[in-house]
Amino acid sequence: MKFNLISFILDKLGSKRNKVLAAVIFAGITNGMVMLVINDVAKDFNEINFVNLLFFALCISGFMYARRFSEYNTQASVQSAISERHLAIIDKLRKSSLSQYEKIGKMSVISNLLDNSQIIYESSRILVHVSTAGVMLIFCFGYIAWLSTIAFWMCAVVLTIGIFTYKKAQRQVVELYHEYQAKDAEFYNALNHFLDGFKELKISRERSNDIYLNEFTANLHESVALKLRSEKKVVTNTTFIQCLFYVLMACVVFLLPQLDEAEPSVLMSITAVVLFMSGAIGLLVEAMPLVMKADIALGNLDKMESRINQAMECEQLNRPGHFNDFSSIRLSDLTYNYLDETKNKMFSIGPVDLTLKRGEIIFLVGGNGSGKTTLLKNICGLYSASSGSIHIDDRVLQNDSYDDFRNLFSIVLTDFHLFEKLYGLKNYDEKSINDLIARMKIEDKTYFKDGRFSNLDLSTGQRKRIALIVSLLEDKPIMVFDEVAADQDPEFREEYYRVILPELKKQNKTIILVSHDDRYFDMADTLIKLEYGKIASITRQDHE
Ligand SMILES: Nc1ncnc2c1ncn2[C@@H]1O[C@H](COP(=O)(O)OP(=O)(O)OP(=O)(O)O)[C@@H](O)[C@H]1O
Repeated sequence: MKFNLISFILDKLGSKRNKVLAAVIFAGITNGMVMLVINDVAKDFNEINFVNLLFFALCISGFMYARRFSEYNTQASVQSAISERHLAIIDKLRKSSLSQYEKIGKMSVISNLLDNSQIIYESSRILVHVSTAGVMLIFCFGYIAWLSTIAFWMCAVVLTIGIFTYKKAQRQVVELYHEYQAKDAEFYNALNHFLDGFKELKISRERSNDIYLNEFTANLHESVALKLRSEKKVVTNTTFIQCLFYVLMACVVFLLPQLDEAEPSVLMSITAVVLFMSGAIGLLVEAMPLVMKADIALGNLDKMESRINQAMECEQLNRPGHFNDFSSIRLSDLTYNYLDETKNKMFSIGPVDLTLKRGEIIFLVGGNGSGKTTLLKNICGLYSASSGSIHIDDRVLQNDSYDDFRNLFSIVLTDFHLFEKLYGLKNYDEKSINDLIARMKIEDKTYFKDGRFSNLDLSTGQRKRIALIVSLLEDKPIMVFDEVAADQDPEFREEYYRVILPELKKQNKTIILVSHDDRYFDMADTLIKLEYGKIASITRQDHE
């Protein structure tokens, strides 16, 4: 087992590390000294020893202060480290490529960030207690060694056996815990489908029963069985340690008097010390599984972060100001492959050779699955090409300028998302947004006030109109619309194809859209037909 948690906490404590370590050691020693005082007082109960009383009070106060200091500072450092790590992961994620993000998956990010962080936070507090108890135990061993060498060796032998056996058994627990976590990931996956497909489940009792019985119930039974097996091992381990401790007690009480010729009062003191140690040993035994889980949680976070790092490597950031405008964008021999886990091609587009000019309307048409959306994602730099190149005027798009290139576009894809606020937009006035809402004929459904739309619980077609408004507000040189007219009534389709698109063209926008509305194909300056991922035809239509 790697002690990830300990090194994580020591690292995060930063400049406070030495003070916190000193406080933990101080708390452990003062805790042990309390036992010394009690032992001394136990020699004579007849009169109050005020020196001992004062010493006792000092030890307790010192212990409380040091423990509070170490616990608070550790918690504060770990909490802020976890928050920073969350921010760092989110920051890296937003800089990752879309294709890699799609592979990592939403639920994996959510479960990693929430579950693992909670375990780490909880365990860090326990670890401070455990460390204090550990110091106290060392102090007690020192005291036992001072009282009787034989007693010390007894403790050392019993403890060594305990540690080795415990560590060996713990390895099996870790393996089981990993299996349990894999099952848990399956559960999260099913939960993702359950939440996203709530309507589909609600409408079909068979589907709902199937997922409930064969995914959730079966999955949970298996994961509970794994957890119970791992808990059983943990309980066996902890019981073993407790037993070992009683063996030590038996050795001290029965064997030590036969081997050591020390005074009965000394033997009594040793017995008292061993009894005093039992609380700390109990704490250690209870805390070890939690610390193990925190070690695994930190490993999980590291794994996810390194996957995100790899995703970032595919996407080198960021040289702002590279592309502000363009006259033409040319795709040259561009291909893109969807690969499965074993790097086999699942679907490919290209090679594509295509020139898109400033101020033209381009229609991408073709059957379902012909690759229109995939080509769109390549055109606007959401996917980076598997081979070939994109030329912006006479410059070739390089890896480090994708971020800048994407900034030329505003997009409404079929799986678009509406944000509650107009993030990234500053200079807008509410009246012009409400005018656009009226123009889209949804003024009786929503309005824009105080930086947000009053209502986004709208029909699919209405939500698309809001997405279109946001896209217009972004005012980018290239606008990408993936089947925006689908789900719209004939009146709005007419407005979209015959009025809005020509207006945008007049503003010198380049519009690239996917359409199945052949009634309006005449509106395209360039009509590109895709078949099986390849361009089947390019038709230029003159509108002069
Ligand atoms: N993330 C993905 N991983 C693997 N294959 C994918 C992925 N997304 C799409 N595909 C596959 O790529 C092919 C093209 O999909 P795409 O969405 O580009 O087609 P489309 O022409 O836009 O279809 P539609 O008109 O139905 O929207 C499909 O066969 C699809 O199964």
